[in-house]
Amino acid sequence: MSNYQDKLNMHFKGKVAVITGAASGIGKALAIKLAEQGCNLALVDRDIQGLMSVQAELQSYSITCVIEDLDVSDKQGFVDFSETVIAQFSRVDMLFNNAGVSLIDSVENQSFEDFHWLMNINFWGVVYGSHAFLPYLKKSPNAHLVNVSSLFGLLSLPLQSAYNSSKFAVRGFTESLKMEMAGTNVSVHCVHPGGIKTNITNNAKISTEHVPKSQILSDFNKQAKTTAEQAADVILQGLINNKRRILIGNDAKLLDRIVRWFPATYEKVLGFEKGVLAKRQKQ
Ligand SMILES: NC(=O)c1ccc[n+]([C@@H]2O[C@H](COP(=O)([O-])OP(=O)(O)OC[C@H]3O[C@@H](n4cnc5c(N)ncnc54)[C@H](O)[C@@H]3O)[C@@H](O)[C@H]2O)c1
Repeated sequence: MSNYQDKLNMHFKGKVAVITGAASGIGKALAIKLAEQGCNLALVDRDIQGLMSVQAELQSYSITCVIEDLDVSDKQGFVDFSETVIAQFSRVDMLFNNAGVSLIDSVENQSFEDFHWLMNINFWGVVYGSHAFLPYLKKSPNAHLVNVSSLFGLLSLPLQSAYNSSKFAVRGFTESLKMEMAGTNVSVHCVHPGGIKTNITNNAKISTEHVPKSQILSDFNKQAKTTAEQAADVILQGLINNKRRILIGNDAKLLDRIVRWFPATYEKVLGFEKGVLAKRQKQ
């Protein structure tokens, strides 16, 4: 076994991890990687069919895996679920607040209903999960609380105002919590994936007002270079190496630098200075 494999195994074997949004994409890949290391799992999604198929895939591992049909925007549901997890495992060592959705629309066009829907899942879901599980994480000798923000928690793009707002909010919440937990047994990590090949854009609410859905999907498929499995590897490596800010993919690393070099003018560097909607109106 390689040194890295030894480290992975030592870090995760026999632990208990809660993962939200585990029926697909990054959450599912995390579940499989952790099961490979002998980590017990409590998986959450609102897609119960998808969760059941992940649970079936994990049957060959010598671990316990429980699943729960939970919408992360349900505050009381999260509290009840934390009690279920404790009743089942008597401990929790890791929480991955990973569930998320996407909405692509302009500020002027998008409804408040859609904006609230997205914030309730992407932001409040992270807050509710953190609150419900923190008391138990504090009892683990070596706990990790992992919140998935985005590259879009570092920079904004047009037609992403709701998603940007939610992911900047997750980053703000997580960085503050990280400082509150400093010196305790709970390590807090903020994850910023770049484009990852998952179902996120397929499942997105996309307004066809400005850009055809087919173009958005084909742009995403061209730009998303990292697989969900690679993303899960980077996250777990980040936990082992105690990285509090985990960037995934060369796109996230490069754009993070561009934003830090040109904080006030990065839209020029990225070619958005003339306004996407104004340009389209002229076409
Ligand atoms: N794929 C990317 O390019 C990318 C980039 C940056 C950040 N992210 C973030 O990564 C996280 C995982 O997304 P993914 O790319 O794996 O997408 P995905 O669509 O493959 O997986 C997201 C999962 O979350 C679940 N989910 C959605 N709403 C839920 C709710 N209300 N309650 C419970 N579960 C719910 C979905 O059913 C799905 O299984 C998200 O927070 C997303 O914003 C993704």
